Amino acid sequence: MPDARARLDDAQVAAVARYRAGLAPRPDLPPAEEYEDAQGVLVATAADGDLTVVEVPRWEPPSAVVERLHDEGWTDTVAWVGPPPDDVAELPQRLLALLPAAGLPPDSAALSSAAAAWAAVCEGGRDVIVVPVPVSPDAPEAGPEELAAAHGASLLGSRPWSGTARTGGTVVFCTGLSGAGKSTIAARLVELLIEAGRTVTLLDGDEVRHHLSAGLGFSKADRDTNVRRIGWVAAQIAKHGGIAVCAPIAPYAEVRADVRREVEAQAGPGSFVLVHVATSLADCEARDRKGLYARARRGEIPAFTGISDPYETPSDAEVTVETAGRDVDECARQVLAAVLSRPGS
Ligand SMILES: Nc1ncnc2c1ncn2[C@@H]1O[C@H](COP(=O)(O)OS(=O)(=O)O)[C@@H](OP(=O)(O)O)[C@H]1O
Ligand SMILES: Nc1ncnc2c1ncn2[C@@H]1O[C@H](COP(=O)(O)OP(=O)(O)O)[C@@H](O)[C@H]1O
Repeated sequence: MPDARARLDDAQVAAVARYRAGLAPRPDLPPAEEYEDAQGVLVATAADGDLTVVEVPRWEPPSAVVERLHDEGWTDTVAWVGPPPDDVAELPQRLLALLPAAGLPPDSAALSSAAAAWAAVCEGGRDVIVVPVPVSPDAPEAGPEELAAAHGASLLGSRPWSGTARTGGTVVFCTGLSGAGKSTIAARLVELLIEAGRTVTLLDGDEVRHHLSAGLGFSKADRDTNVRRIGWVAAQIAKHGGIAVCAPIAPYAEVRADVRREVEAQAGPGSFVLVHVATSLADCEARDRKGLYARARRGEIPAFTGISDPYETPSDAEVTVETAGRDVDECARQVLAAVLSRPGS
């Protein structure tokens, strides 16, 4: 028996919207009788092999766009696909701008910067209607001609677009064992970044657990939730051009990779900097500033990272910081140099 109701992710919802627009064949969806989007809105129903589209809230149907243009008195509409060309002088007075946005979150920084570029074109006295359309910017499922035709317009031109833009924001994600020096290096790094005139938010492991992740423990599931929450908040900060410095243990490679993906989706390629604070277990244990290792060795703290719980050493760190025999300032400056030297930072 198929599930009565299945939840579609953004990519699947975009595929349904393409199907409704006549831009793509019926998408392959998991077997179900009803499909909803991430907000629980009924998007489509399936019966006897037929898919009936009910409503796709995010994506305005081309027929509605055509109606809107008609109501506004537009005739012989011309369309441009993608962000505006460098030379806008040749653009007509009225223009429909279609922005391929499947796979981009509705508040994507890349999308808003493309829309802002079109708004600047309007300031020159032009009338431009911008419509996000459900095809992927980097590998469009339908060509510009087809998109324009679906919206009742003829194609004037198009500009290829990856749909990712560096917002200037960065997530510096420090990972390492308890006592490795993550908090200490992160705190000094924040001071140095502020001196360099940057806006910084510190999401320290210990502090996050008192607020954002209050109530979570140290099972794998709870650690994963904690780290994903930190990553989500950090991605929102970077999306708007800020720097987020994070310092959880983050012991699992898969979750760190998910956070990297989330951040780069929001703030553009290269916006995630993984810093492995690579102090050895022996050195962390010798420091044992909070007495936790001694307690863990006595069996008083179950599932303690490095002792009775795993730490997966990163193989994808942008920066590896050795702390043995080095002072904090030197380590923080090593990270600072790596962050500020990244293109687009
Ligand atoms: N079982 C166990 N394992 C590891 N650490 C433990 C544990 N129980 C409590 N603590 C204290 O919690 C701090 C680590 O929390 P994090 O949020 O950074 O961990 S994680 O990323 O969710 O794995 C860690 O702080 P730091 O020393 O600053 O890393 C410890 O003080
Ligand atoms: N080069 C270094 N970088 C960071 N911390 C260092 C360094 N050398 C010694 N330490 C000491 O190691 C300890 C690290 O603790 P902390 O920053 O709380 O670690 P974590 O946040 O990784 O648990 C501090 O007492 C700090 O003074």
